[in-house]
Amino acid sequence: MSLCNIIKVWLKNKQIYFQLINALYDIFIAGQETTANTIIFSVIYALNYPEKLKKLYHELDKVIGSDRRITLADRNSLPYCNAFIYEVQRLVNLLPQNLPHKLTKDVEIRGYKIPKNTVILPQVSSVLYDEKAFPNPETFIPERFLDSEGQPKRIDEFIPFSLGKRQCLGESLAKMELYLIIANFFNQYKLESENGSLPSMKKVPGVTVQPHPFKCSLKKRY
Ligand code: HEM
Repeated sequence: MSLCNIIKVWLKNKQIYFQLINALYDIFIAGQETTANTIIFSVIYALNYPEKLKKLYHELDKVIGSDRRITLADRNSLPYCNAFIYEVQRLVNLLPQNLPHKLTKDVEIRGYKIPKNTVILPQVSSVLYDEKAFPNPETFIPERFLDSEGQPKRIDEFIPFSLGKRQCLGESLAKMELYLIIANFFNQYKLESENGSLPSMKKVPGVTVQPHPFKCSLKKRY
């Protein structure tokens, strides 16, 4: 092989190497703060809505009833827990601006002409806080994701991971993490506010929203 060909192969591999580094960096950045902040907001909402927390404990006591590890096999038996997590995700509206996308062709929406190559920022927030789909959208109401029998109710407007070809790559992983961590955390610990002071539900703006620091007390339930 000539030196020229060796350099060509090396450059090609180097490009693949950089692509791999960038892909791993994307997954690390996109996958860390997103789930962590959602989990912290589940604690904040639970403390601010003690009657919803009580319902969550009630279901965990009825269905699990011990300190055993909750697994994916329990998921369908915990509809309130799932609804609780969905409502945390809806209300926290973690990526209020979504990510920028560039149009690959001219588009017309409701009479507005948007030319090819325009960078747009889809607004998932406008859907997650849509009053028609989610009445009283500023309030934490897990029951909106349950039917009259207490079974899961699908709401098409629930799109915290966005839609389309560029929707969240980590959706399945994130859903699994949120369920396993939140279900096990609340099953293991009794959560109480410290000295009766409730954590702020206000969000610190950023690419993903951040919680304000707070204190609370945790006691083992078993
Ligand atoms: C609660 C957790 C999460 C939420 C709410 C969330 C939400 C989102 C949203 C709204 C987008 C933008 C989609 C768009 O622009 O249309 C996105 C993109 C992305 N997410 Fe997530 N995400 C979460 C967790 C994760 C995890 C755990 C990973 C990976 C381990 C991940 C990887 C990505 C990647 C790579 C993209 C960019 C996809 C692309 O541009 O093609 N996310 N996510």
